[in-house]
Amino acid sequence: MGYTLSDITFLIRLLLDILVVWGLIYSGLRIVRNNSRTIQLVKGVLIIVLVKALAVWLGLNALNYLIEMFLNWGVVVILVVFQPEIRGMLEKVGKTTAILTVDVSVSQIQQMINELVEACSQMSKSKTGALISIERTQSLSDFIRTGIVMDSEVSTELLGTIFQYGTPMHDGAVIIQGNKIACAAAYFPPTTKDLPSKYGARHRAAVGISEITDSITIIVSEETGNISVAVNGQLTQYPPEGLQRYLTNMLVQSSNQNPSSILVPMLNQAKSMSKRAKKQEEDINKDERVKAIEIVNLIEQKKEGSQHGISK
Ligand SMILES: Nc1ncnc2c1ncn2[C@@H]1O[C@H](COP(=O)(O)OP(=O)(O)OP(=O)(O)O)[C@@H](O)[C@H]1O
Repeated sequence: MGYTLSDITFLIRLLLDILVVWGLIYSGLRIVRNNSRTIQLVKGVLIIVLVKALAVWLGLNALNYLIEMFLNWGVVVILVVFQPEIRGMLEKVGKTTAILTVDVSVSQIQQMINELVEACSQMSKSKTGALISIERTQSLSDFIRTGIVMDSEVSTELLGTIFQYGTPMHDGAVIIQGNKIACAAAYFPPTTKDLPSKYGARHRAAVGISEITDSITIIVSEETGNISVAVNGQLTQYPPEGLQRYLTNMLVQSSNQNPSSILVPMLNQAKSMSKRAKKQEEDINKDERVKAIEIVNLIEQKKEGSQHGISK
């Protein structure tokens, strides 16, 4: 019983179809899960669909007509309101194998990390508040435009000067692209999650930007001097050595593993999305030198009140 060429072609097409759809659903769910705005949107859509089904079932024609009108215009409203999320999603396609949007050498990234960690360590000791976001595969250009545009190599002294209390640029966030400070005093859309009361506007802004982009955002608390990192809507507190290791794992090692390519087929896209996220997580968990002091599980926080998980 042999298979013909058309059977094999059909099978390949079927597999490809399933993979692509799976990739789309997977990335859609990740975006929804990591962003409180999209969670609200999905809840809203589900309620409307439910009401529409009820209206059809009960024969409420006027209500049904109204919902249909709302759904038609709703698409336009969603496109406008969720423009940053949609843009981020589209930018992700074809860019997942590159770890940074900017072309910089490994030694330049390592040097940037050293300067950045030293700056955070000094600001932590002096309790100088800071908010620093590192661009990865998704562009932060929209946020750079909200701040004071710069183009200076990352240095401990420059970061210390920017965040010095009372200086004109200390308010807002610094954005790093490659090994350069692209801007200071940038504004990030704050998260709408219920963070514990000890976290204020700076931490809200950090979690907010991490929900809509794949950036790594470092916060130095003015109140406690603690250093935290916001990634994927999650806050983790690190000592300076842990931060150094974490950034090296995320930016240097990943860029060695994933040489950038110009054309990324859809198949790679689907494969790399799950593998890369898992691998990075595993690498970091395996690495004893990355010792997070505290992982703040913000989703559970919302459900269970003011508890948070401690990682050892
Ligand atoms: N949306 C935002 N985008 C960028 N920066 C912001 C934003 N909101 C607040 N900030 C920065 O955070 C500072 C205020 O931080 P606030 O004390 O409220 O936060 P916090 O999370 O409690 O941090 P800390 O532990 O340092 O006190 C502002 O002066 C400003 O520099």
